[in-house]
Amino acid sequence: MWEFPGGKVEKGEDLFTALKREIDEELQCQIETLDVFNDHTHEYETFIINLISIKAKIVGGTPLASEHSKLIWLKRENLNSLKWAPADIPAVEQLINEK
Ligand SMILES: Nc1nc2c([nH]c(=O)n2[C@H]2C[C@H](O)[C@@H](COP(=O)(O)OP(=O)(O)OP(=O)(O)O)O2)c(=O)[nH]1
Repeated sequence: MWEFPGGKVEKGEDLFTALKREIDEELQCQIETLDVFNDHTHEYETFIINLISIKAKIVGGTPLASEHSKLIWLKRENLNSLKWAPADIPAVEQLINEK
């Protein structure tokens, strides 16, 4: 199952600060955040997630899989070739369809 890099927003953070921190922690690189492109709430059996998806660009370093088993870059037309976490499907569809 594949997910976008990210994580939970902590107290006192805004969305963009949280994403920069998570990317720094998980991928050991630095990003500039762009726009929110999808906002979707998904009910899993045991919890509900509000997945807010943000575009970003790398401004320092190279992504390193320190906490994930694998990282891949995909062209948007190939995003459908992966099995995504259910909460991510609207964001994936949005990326595939917007260009
Ligand atoms: N990061 C991320 N989490 C996702 C996605 N889709 C999805 O269902 N999730 C779920 C998995 C986790 O239950 C939750 C996010 O947890 P996380 O482990 O990434 O967050 P975190 O780094 O703040 O974790 P922690 O400190 O609580 O361990 O959301 C996604 O695309 N990215």
